[in-house]
Amino acid sequence: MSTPHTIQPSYDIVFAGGGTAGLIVATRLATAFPNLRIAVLESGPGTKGVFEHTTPGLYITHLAPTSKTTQFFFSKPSPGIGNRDLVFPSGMCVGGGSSINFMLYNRPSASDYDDWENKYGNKGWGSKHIIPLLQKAETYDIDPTKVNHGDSGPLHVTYGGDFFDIGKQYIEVGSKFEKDRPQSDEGSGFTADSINKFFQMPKWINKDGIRSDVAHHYYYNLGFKNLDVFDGVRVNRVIVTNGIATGVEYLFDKRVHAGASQDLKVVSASKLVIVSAGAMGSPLILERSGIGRKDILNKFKIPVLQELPGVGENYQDHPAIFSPYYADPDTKTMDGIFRGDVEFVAKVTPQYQKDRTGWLATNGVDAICKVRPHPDEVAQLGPEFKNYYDQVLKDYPDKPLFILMATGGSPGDAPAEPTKKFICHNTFLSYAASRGYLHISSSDLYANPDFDCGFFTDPADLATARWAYKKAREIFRRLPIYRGPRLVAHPQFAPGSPAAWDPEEKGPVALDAPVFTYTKEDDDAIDKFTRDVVITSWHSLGTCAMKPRDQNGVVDSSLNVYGIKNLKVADLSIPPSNVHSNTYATAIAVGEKAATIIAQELGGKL
Ligand SMILES: Cc1cc2nc3c(=O)[nH]c(=O)nc-3n(C[C@H](O)[C@H](O)[C@H](O)COP(=O)(O)OP(=O)(O)OC[C@H]3O[C@@H](n4cnc5c(N)ncnc54)[C@H](O)[C@@H]3O)c2cc1C
Repeated sequence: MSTPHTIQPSYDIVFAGGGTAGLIVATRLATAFPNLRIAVLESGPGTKGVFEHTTPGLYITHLAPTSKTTQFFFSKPSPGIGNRDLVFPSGMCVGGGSSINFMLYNRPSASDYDDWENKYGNKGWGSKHIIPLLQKAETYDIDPTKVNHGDSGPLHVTYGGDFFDIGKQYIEVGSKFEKDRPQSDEGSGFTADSINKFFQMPKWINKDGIRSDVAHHYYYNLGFKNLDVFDGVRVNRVIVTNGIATGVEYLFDKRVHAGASQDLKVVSASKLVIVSAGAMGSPLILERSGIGRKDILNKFKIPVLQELPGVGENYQDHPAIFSPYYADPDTKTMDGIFRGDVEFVAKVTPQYQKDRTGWLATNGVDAICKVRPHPDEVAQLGPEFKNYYDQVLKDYPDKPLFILMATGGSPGDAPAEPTKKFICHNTFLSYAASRGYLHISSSDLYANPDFDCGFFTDPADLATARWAYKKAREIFRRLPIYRGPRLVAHPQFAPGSPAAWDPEEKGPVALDAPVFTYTKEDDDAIDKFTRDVVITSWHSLGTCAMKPRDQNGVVDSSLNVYGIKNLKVADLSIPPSNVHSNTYATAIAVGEKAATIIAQELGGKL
């Protein structure tokens, strides 16, 4: 049996998980406190210089079923997801999600973080505290002087190395077709000015066409003497002695180190254990440690060290719906890469090697609008939506209802019709009302959890998805490159219904062409389609929520697990409520904030 790493018996701080937030905390602390000895145990492989991680255009390769850099979780079948076993991929490598994600740069509303502070009592987590931390983390190469952006942080933001037709046309046509939704050069400014605007999508891609991930920009680029990051090391549980976390139990992950012993070993932490295994990993580690819902721990005969019924509850994501259309054959799209066409990749590689532009220097998602219904549109969403609107959106003008993005290419459809080009609208719900849960299902460390994503258990969410589909479809059929819908991947309207596609529609309609109208049956067809095709946005969060203990909170506002000393959680399991946007920015915010809190507790500062 091989022993992949020699891990010292004891460190000052031990991290369970070396993903986005965890690596930020570890590296910030290692820099500020050179005498602190830190170990990060990461279950996935290392990523240093690996072409598939650093090259933006290859992001889709991490979602291949054979991928070793992604962990695939499955939600159990339920009516809300068309009774399917739905897959939820999650980063599993040094750098976590930051090293495999789609690199879309999208930041939340100020009110999202203010909710954490004001509604859940987390002093220091409001937007006025968090925005400066996000500025510190980024260099906004697009225009570093822009308000609320950063000019010297480790992570870089550009528009990527290309701008496909789909992006240009979506911004142009969308802003003309939609009433009071103009073009803008800012969509992530945190304020209401970023809402209901069509804008070019920034990306976490450096000027030299390299992915801006945490692994290469916080860790691999700085030679640390006091920080050991061990790949392929999976944490089973936190060891708690007399109410104090004293270390963790781990084994070598067999998916990374095939043939390694599966015996459990222990590493001690003299000051702190930080669980940073992400929204899908952290609640499972806490439960295996005896921290969580009593009935679940009892079921697996795990001694209850701390009863915290919120562990694994409050699961949230942004349910996403992708709808493909055919594009003019001359359109530049990512389909060749999405299909895994080796010849196509070989053909486009020289351009990337030459000047870091083209297909490999982008992700193909080039335009976006964060849609919020105007007051005169609210009634269009129907009666199920009214309460939701009053509670979630009405008083927060900086909150959108959903995100409408446009992609050159369709990952799900390109393999099915290899001779075609696609454009695709991807919609995700910003604040889905539905909630899910995730708990241990077995004592097997590698087992899929008992996971229910909860999508579309609340009718307000279906109303949102329905309205979003109707809007997106009208914009797309007006784009000059549009060549008709890929019908099998759209709602199945009854022939002759007012919403049915004209089979002869193989090209764009006029800007002022009549819009579709919908019967109750048409709306039902959209709802069925929504349930049948919804997927994750890969934005899981909320499963160890930072809330008061009597509201099912798991950690306090200093990220301490209630009732246990020297144990914190720092990752996207801690948000008590959702943010409207893609979640990399918020994972960075959690990492930077956690580092600040811990540095203060250690008697220093960053
Ligand atoms: C496919 C995909 C595409 C995405 N696209 C975008 C995008 O375009 N833009 C955007 O803003 N956001 C995107 N995101 C979301 C964003 O990347 C994540 O929300 C963010 O990275 C989560 O950070 P985290 O620190 O909470 O967890 P992670 O970064 O997932 O880190 C958790 C780490 O813990 C490790 N771990 C888990 N269990 C254990 C264990 N038992 N022992 C040891 N280690 C463990 C995991 O392997 C992982 O590396 C995407 C995510 C994915 C998965």
